[in-house]
Parts: sequence; C-alpha cells; structure tokens
Amino acid sequence: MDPRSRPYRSVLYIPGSKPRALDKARGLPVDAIIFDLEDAVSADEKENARDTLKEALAQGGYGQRIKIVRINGLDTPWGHDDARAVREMDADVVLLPKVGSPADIDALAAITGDLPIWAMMETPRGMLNAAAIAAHPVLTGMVMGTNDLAKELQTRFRADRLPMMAGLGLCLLAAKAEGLIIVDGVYNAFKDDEGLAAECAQGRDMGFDGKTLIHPAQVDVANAAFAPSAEEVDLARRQIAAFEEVEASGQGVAVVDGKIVENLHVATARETLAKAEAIEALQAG
Ligand SMILES: CC(C)(COP(=O)(O)OP(=O)(O)OC[C@H]1O[C@@H](n2cnc3c(N)ncnc32)[C@H](O)[C@@H]1OP(=O)(O)O)[C@@H](O)C(=O)NCCC(=O)NCCSC(=O)C[C@H](O)C(=O)O
Ligand SMILES: [Mg+2]
Repeated sequence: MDPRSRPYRSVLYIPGSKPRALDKARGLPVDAIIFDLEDAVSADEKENARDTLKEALAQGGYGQRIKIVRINGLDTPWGHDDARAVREMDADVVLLPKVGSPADIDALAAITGDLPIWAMMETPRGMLNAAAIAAHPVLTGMVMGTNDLAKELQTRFRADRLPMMAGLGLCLLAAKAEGLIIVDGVYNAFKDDEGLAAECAQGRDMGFDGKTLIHPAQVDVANAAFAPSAEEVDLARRQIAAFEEVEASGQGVAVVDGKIVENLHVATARETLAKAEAIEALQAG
C-alpha cells in the first residue's frame, strides 16, 4: 500500500510503563500507537518501562496498527539504552524527541540502522531546520510536539493556535516537500470533545494526516475528522467521472457543482478514494 494512502488518523500515546493501558490499546480502533518511554514516564520508571514495553510488543496483539516507539533523547541518561533496546523490539518506527537538526537523526540512525525514524518537531531550532530534517533519507514521518513548542515559545493557549501557526506551517511544508507523513500535536483537555473536534478540523484543513492523542476517549473524534466524509467521496467519484467524459471528447476541463475540474483535481479525487478504501480495508481486517 502507498504510505501516503495508509491512514494515520489517530495516533495514540501510551505510557510504556502502564501494562493496563498497553493491553487496552490492543482493542482500540487507532491507526497507530506511540509507545512512550519519554515524557509520559517518570525518571524512576524509565528502566522498568523499557522492559514492560519490550514484553508487551513481544506478546503482540496490536494487529495492523503501526507501532512507533518514542525513546528518550540521546542527550539524556536513558536515550542510548532505549535506542539499543528498540532494535530488539517488534517496532515499525522509532520516534526521536526534540529533534533540532539532521545530525540528531544521524546519531540515532547510527544505532538503529535501517529502522525508519520519525522526528518530534517541538523546538524553535527544529522548526527553523524543518526542511533539512525532513530531507534526511531515513526519516519517514514527523510528529508535532505542541506542548513542548508552547513551552519553548512561551505562548498562551489559544483555541485558534495562532502562536503555533508559523511552526506548524514550516513543518507541514517540509514534510509535504519530502512526501513524509505528518501528524498534529495533542489536545490536552481529553474530556473536551468539542474543543478536540475543532482542533482536529483545523489540522485536517491544514493538511495533517492525523492527530496524536492521549486518551482512548479521543479516538473516535480523530478518526471521523481525518477520514474523507461521505460527501467528499461522492464528489471525488463525480469529479473523476465528469473529467473522464470531457477528456474522451478531447477537452481538459470539466465542471462539477459549478466548479472547474482539471487533472490536478482528479489526482486529489483519486487520493481521496484511495484513503477511503484504505480505511475500509483497515476496518475490515
Ligand atoms: C491522561 C491520563 C493520565 C488519564 O489516565 P486515567 O486516569 O487512567 O484515565 P481513565 O481512568 O479515564 O482511563 C480509562 C481507561 O483507559 C485506559 N487508558 C487511559 N489512557 C490511555 C492511553 N493513553 N492509552 C491506552 N489506554 C489508556 C486506562 O488504563 C483505563 O483502562 P481500564 O482501566 O482498562 O478501563 C492517561 O490517559 C495518560 O497517561 N495518557 C497518556 C499521556 C501521555 O502519553 N503523555 C505524553 C504524550 S503528550 C506529549 O508529550 C506530546 C509532545 O511531546 C508534546 O510536547 O506536545
Ligand atoms: Mg514533547
């Protein structure tokens, strides 16, 4: 399956230290899981969390969900041991926090080899170096770390995320330029479905592939927001059909619902259908 079509609507953080949550995730309808060894795990629990996580992944049961392990930074007392341990885990991706430059990715790749790397984008330096980070050959995805970014920028929370926009935009541009997956940051108020839905809608409008989540109660909201709606699927089908019809008669522009449809719109329509089919296949499997 084309990695661009594979759904990443819901990407749930699970503290690697919590066996109950690690078990619960086996039954949650998430597209990907970030098994966390970093900020969700206290310093006292770091060593145990590594073993608990390794055991949970060895037991399996996570089905088609993409398994991402977030290690501690290589400048911390745990980072190097985490990185060595990930090589022995059943993980699809290793996620490096607080990436500031491509050299950080080089340092991790020297330990983890061919394992795909994703970068947490959550520092001002990381934002400024987003293009160079995204171009790193082993990098396949980016995750916005909006809590750390807010801390570093000394911003206040705003529902419209105005203070975040420069950073979000830079990372989106960098990820799209290199064909990477990019998922949005977390919404901390995990009992506020309305606020989460609004932030998911904003992220989807901006072009994010999905949202990182902190609690199972957030999964359905993100899955709905980042899936093509029935109306989008219907429009995509009609655009393709209308374009094929005019193309057969030697023209390059169709009109659907009073709007022009050219070959680039058809490419987007085909992507929409591919994503809808991929979601259906995931749900069926
Ligand atoms: C926020 C929480 C501490 C709340 O936990 P809890 O009080 O246990 O919630 P509930 O009682 O409502 O839980 C109900 C059941 O759901 C399970 N559960 C809870 N959270 C998760 C989860 N994330 N994944 C899987 N399962 C989960 C509980 O075990 C209960 O199960 P059961 O008893 O069987 O019914 C907690 O949700 C939590 O710790 N969330 C994760 C926090 C986290 O990962 N933080 C780090 C990532 S955020 C970040 O740092 C991003 C970035 O770096 C940045 O800078 O922005
Ligand atoms: Mg962070």
